[in-house]
Amino acid sequence: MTGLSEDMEKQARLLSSQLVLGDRLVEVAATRTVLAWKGIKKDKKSSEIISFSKTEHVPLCDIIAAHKNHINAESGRSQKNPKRLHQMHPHAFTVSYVRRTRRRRRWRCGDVTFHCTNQGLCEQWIQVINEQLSLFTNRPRSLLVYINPYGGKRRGERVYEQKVAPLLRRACISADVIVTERANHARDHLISQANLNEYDGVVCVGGDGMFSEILHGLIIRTQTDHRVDRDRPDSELVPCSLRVGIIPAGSTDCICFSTVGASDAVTSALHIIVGDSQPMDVCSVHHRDRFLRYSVSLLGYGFYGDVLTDSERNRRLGPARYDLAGVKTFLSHKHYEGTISFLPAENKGTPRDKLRCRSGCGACQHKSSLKDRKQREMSEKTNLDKDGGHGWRVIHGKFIAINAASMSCACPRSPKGLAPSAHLADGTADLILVRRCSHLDFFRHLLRHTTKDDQFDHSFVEVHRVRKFCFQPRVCGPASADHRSGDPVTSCFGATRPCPATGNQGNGHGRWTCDGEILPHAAIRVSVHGQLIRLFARGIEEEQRQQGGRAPEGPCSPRDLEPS
Ligand SMILES: CCCCCCCCCCCCC/C=C/[C@@H](O)[C@H](CO)NC(=O)CCCCCCCCCCCCCCC
Ligand SMILES: Nc1ncnc2c1ncn2[C@@H]1O[C@H](COP(=O)(O)OP(=O)(O)OP(=O)(O)O)[C@@H](O)[C@H]1O
Ligand SMILES: [Ca+2]
Repeated sequence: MTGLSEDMEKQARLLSSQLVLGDRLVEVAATRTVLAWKGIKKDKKSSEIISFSKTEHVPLCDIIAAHKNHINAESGRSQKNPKRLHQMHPHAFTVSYVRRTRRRRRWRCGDVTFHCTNQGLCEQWIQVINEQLSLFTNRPRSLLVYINPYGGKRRGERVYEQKVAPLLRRACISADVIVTERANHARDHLISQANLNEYDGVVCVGGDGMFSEILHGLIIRTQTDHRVDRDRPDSELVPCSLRVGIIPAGSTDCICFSTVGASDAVTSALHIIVGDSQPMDVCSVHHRDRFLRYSVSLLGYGFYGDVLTDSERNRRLGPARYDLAGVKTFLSHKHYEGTISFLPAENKGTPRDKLRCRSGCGACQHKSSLKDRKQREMSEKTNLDKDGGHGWRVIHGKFIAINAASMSCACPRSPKGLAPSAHLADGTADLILVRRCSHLDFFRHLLRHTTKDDQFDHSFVEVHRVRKFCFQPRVCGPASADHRSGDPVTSCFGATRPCPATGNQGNGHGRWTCDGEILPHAAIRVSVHGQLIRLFARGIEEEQRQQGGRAPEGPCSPRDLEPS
């Protein structure tokens, strides 16, 4: 034996044989975890087979599929493959695998083709590899795909057909595709029509707004199936069983970027194919005893609420609408008065610590059990703190922006995000309060979203890690009796007085944007539901660095035959 590698020698080989790769004779071996090969040749003097190159390998979990090649005797011959070698190895199979590129966290499909002496051996290789892949029960076999043809730059359908569908076919994953015909088509279909038992996952081709439709469809369907009352703010929500894949084709694509580390259709498709799973927190938003919406990215009052409201008027501008609205809103420099009450998350780190949420994040590993959650609620009720509010803290003030992010909200506009240390699945959100400040100071704060500087390091910014919060805009006239009582829950959701001028509470105040949708009420109550949904993603991977500071090309740099 030529000794492929020490590790491989320790594992039982499922199959090994001498094959041809390009112009080299290689010894190839498959175990339950890896496919490896090494160049070999015959020693002229002793006629023994000796190895002459380093072992290359692909972990089986990175393999997409193995397929037979249909070789035309003349044209199929590789130029590098000498005639004699080729004649002796006329059958071939190709192994497609995930290749990490040097461009930040982007994945591509790499192909490596082996030539065999006979058809039986070729088929045996294909069978062994595909049999092992079928043991990966985390991989989806059947998907329900929704495409928003109008998201972002209106490229959703093209992106799916050209970049995603061929990869799914190669991985033998079936897909039922629905191109949406109106807003909320996907949500309504998931709630009342889709036969979800037929699928292993749902794929959304579009932006954050489209993802929000899928999120609402799945959560509402799951709660209805389990008879959970969504209108009760304290209802324990049932996690959704189907995972969601996001093929980015929107304007911000913040959810894809924050969970995959790139905004790239091929990378997302490959995360779906290998069956990644990333749990994610979801915030439920209520007004009094009425459910409003769910949020996974940005709940923003004041600045971002105004940006979104203004940007909706210019939808036809595509992604540029946010920049235009951003500049206009910045120049208007408004602030809003209100009371924010929140329940701090204990022992969960802080929004300013340096612990970033990355693949396999320790802070997101622990999902609190029902017992833990009940105990916590009991202690919330018994522990009175200095604010006298059952563990709640109350802050009254004038704010330019109030932002709550249950994940970092990293996106190409702001690579570290609005809340750089927020975690995807720790059951908390980072609450960012930007108090009234000068135009220049607010500009400095915004600018730091695009640099490495700490955007929270300003006297007018404060941040808290929270499990729940509520907001009450300042109502017309003096503060209500409930407000003055200091009981945050009553003051947020009890008898707040309608504005006598408009008769309508919330009018004339700032607005909340909830993952890009404008909420109809300013007084809201928000709870974080830990790990309510799972994505086909693995969180942002730490950049692998080799000597010289470059990321490795692939699992093992095998010959890559597909252009990226
Ligand atoms: C000076 C440069 C400042 C750049 C500041 C960039 C901060 C970007 C933070 C982005 C956070 C995105 C969170 C994602 C939320 C999504 O669920 C939602 C739905 O798609 N998208 C937005 O809300 C879309 C939100 C898009 C917001 C764009 C805001 C642009 C602000 C521009 C301010 C310019 C000031 C210029 C002064 C001359
Ligand atoms: N066929 C359709 N016609 C009109 N609107 C649709 C259709 N399908 C989906 N939508 C709506 O389009 C809105 C925007 O879509 P999407 O999120 O895909 O793109 P975007 O707004 O450009 O990107 P982002 O949300 O990342 O900023 C969503 O809120 C969705 O409800
Ligand atoms: Ca979180």
